[in-house]
Amino acid sequence: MKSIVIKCGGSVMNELAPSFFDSMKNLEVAGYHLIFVHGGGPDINKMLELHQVQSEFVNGLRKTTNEVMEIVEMVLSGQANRKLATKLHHHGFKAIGMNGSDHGFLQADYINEQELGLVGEIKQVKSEWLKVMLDHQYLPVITPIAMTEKGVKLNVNADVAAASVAKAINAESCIFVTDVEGVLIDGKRANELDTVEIKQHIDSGEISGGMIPKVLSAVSALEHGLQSVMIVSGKNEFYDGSKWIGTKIKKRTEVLQ
Ligand SMILES: Nc1ncnc2c1ncn2[C@@H]1O[C@H](COP(=O)(O)OP(=O)(O)O)[C@@H](O)[C@H]1O
Ligand SMILES: CC(=O)N[C@@H](CCC(=O)OP(=O)(O)O)C(=O)O
Repeated sequence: MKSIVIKCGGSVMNELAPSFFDSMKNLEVAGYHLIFVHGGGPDINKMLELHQVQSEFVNGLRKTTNEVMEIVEMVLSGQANRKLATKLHHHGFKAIGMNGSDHGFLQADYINEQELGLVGEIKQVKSEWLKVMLDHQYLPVITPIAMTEKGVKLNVNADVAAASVAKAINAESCIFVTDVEGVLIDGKRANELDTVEIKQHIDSGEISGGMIPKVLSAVSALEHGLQSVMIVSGKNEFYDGSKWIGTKIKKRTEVLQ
């Protein structure tokens, strides 16, 4: 089964273009099963502000107290997942929303409870559910909330969750959909970057903020056997049936002298 995991960032979820959905149809025509993992960072920020709850980011991850977690879950499961599943349905996809925490589908451990609170890294994905859905041509739309062995719900960065799902189901590719046309270097889209160049651009500060978890998740997915990873815009077409538009992240193969 050829499958692709598509991570849709909160930055662009509310402004996905019709040509974005056409690209998804092109992927289905090319024989791919699609799985969505979504974010919702900007909407979480707005809701936290509305409720006057403070939160801060540590290395790109939201420090998550119990109070913050209630709002994270309300926004991700209650709004973002619903909005995206409905939008996909309107565009003709058989989208089914799923919470990562349901039946321990995404199993996680704390990254550092002291420093980050209820923030997880995924240890295991119960992928048999996904396979059943994909066999019946459904399109799963997954919320990045995971559960510990003891049943505690944890907030997971959506880029990291998407890469974990892609690795677990041996997807061919993982596509990060965001609000820019790819990774910008000197203000212009790089069509290709390898894993070594990625690390250099992070060190130089050219790649920063929300792009860091994306490219690091891309590198990790490639190191775990994915064939390709793309970073594309949700505001445009990203696949016309033969050619991709965005930044392709690839493994460095040759040894530098
Ligand atoms: N080199 C870069 N190229 C493109 N975007 C970058 C780069 N460095 C930092 N960014 C920032 O990363 C953002 C995308 O990450 P983020 O806001 O977390 O989006 P999402 O919600 O889609 O995950 C871009 O809008 C941009 O501001
Ligand atoms: C731990 C952590 O940082 N979780 C993220 C989950 C949502 C997310 O990743 O959304 P985007 O993809 O839109 O950034 C958060 O609370 O914002």
